[in-house]
Amino acid sequence: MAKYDALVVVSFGGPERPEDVLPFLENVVRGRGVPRERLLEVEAHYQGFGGVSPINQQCRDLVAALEKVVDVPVYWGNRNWHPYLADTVRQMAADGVRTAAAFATAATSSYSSCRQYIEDIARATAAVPDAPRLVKLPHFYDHPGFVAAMADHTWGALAEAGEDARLVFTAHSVPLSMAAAAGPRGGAYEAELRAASALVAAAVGKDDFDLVWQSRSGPPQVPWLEPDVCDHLEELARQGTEAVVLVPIGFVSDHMEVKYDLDTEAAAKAAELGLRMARAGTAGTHPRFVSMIKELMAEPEPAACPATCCVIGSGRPARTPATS
Ligand SMILES: CC1=C(CCC(=O)O)c2cc3nc(cc4[nH]c(cc5[nH]c(cc1n2)c(C)c5CCC(=O)O)c(CCC(=O)O)c4C)C(CCC(=O)O)=C3C
Ligand SMILES: [Fe+2]
Repeated sequence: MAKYDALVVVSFGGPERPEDVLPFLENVVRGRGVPRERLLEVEAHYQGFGGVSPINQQCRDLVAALEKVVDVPVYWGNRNWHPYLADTVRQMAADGVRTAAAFATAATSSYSSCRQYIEDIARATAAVPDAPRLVKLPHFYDHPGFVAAMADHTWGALAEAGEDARLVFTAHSVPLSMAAAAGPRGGAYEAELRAASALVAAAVGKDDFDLVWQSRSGPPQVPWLEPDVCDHLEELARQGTEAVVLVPIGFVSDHMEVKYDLDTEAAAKAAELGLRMARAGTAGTHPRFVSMIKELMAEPEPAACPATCCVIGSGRPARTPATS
């Protein structure tokens, strides 16, 4: 059994004041070729919520829930906004932490959801003298705890939209070059999300479901995973579907990509199309999700990812985008 003397939640981060929104967004897209117009559009989404991203409070809630079940101190640090991971690691060093489990709030392989967190951890520990060793816990897209939490919330949404509602799983779109890179267990982003979706669908007694994409960013000439959730709702309406349940399988809390892109944008699209729609909650602080983290800490220490996994460009040639 692995021995950790602390747990640290490593997350994306988000602004909590209107004046922090643009600097946060600039951190997110630094060097990634996202057009300025896209950035300003996304800034407006955040300002529409008072300049406050829900993600930080959700991390605080997760930390509080974890403190009740694990028997070591629980810390929290982010990639893109305060509290930055390097500051957290500095505090951990000052507190005498030597080896900590690092739980990144993303379930799958891909540069954004895995490799970039590995880089965050490496950078933060390199920046701090006598930094503790951080051991990143494994991906959990198919873990029974994650699946049970998502299935529970999917039941809730089916009760709202009607048992006959079509299950539409969503995840963050990524460039095809990013989607192609294989993760530590050989699978890639889309395959892992499809596996997770199938497990959740089976848990609620459905064998048919869709997996579509949301929150596309980047320059228009670069191909990303398609179809977009709003286009897919149009297609479903055209085919006569009356009700849908959206299940944000690619996220672990109801943060801005969920609150805006699904609850605001996709909900407006569904209303326009006359589709009955309910959105399933994310894992958040569901007790099975929280206990999953404790279970992952009790497993033997996971091997570090090979240097090539989840690296953009390391995968097979990207498939051509679906045309519809
Ligand atoms: C796979 C994936 C996840 C899931 C895994 C994980 O959770 O890590 C995720 C999560 C999130 N993405 C988030 C926010 C943003 N993502 C952006 C941009 C991008 N995301 C990408 C991918 C992902 N993103 C990519 C390939 C880009 C293009 C730039 C680049 O190549 O890196 C941008 C820039 C503006 C824009 O949207 O264009 C923002 C603001 C928030 C915080 C929400 C909040 O504040 O509540 C969260 C949790
Ligand atoms: Fe993102």
